[in-house]
Amino acid sequence: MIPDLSPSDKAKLAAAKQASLAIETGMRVGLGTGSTAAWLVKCLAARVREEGLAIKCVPTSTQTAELARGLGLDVITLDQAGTLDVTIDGADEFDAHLNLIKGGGAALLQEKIVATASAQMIVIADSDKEVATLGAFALPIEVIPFGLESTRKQVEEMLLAMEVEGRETSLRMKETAPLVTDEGNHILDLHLKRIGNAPQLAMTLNQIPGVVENGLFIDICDRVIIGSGDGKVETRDINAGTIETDQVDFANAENLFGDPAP
Ligand SMILES: O=C(CO)[C@H](O)[C@H](O)COP(=O)(O)O
Repeated sequence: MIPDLSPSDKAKLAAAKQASLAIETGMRVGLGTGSTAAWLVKCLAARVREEGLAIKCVPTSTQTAELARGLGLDVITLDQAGTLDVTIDGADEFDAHLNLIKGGGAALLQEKIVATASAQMIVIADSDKEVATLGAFALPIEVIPFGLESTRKQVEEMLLAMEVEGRETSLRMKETAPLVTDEGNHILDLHLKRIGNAPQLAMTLNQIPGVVENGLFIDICDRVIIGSGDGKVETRDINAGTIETDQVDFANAENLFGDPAP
């Protein structure tokens, strides 16, 4: 029994636990950021403690690094790891092609660097994250502080020519100041409603000099694991073209308790 857990947290835990079972001793694993990824970190830490799983982990944010270290995971840098066997991360949206919007937790830059340095990327999510067309979730882009307003203007001008429905932008704030990412940059959220051509938008945004990276993950994710509150999980593999279902056992989940959200 796992009391005091919302259906949404159970769904995240189910996806995270299923993903954690794909990890074997000797692997170098990229750890995503966010509330779903935090469950993954807890599941991996439990396997390390209970089964002696020996892995090296590369976190995608200060937040995840602190959580992973605190739970006893062996944390190394991406440069120490070189390449990774797999990265497991959450997402804000995914579509039928497993293209993603990420960056709701402002960690999109490290997340994309780590995911693209991995042989495989697995996204863990609940079914609310699935969309027919990307764009209802505001698309985050990481921009350097220098010339911020000029960059913003260039982004807005560029959006006029793109296949999107909305064109508003907002600077993400933390309390009363612009949010500062782990790399010392800011986040502009693009309220696009519907992105017609996500690959083209991703490429075009990155041509603006002040834009460091955008939250569209195109052709990066290999597999999505969708969790439900009752422990059911569905795994979709875009390369194999397979869909598998399974049931996660929440037994012994008590030792994962604590604050799941970073
Ligand atoms: O991209 C991210 C952080 O930058 C997260 O993976 C995304 O925001 C999903 O977070 P959560 O699992 O809390 O819903």
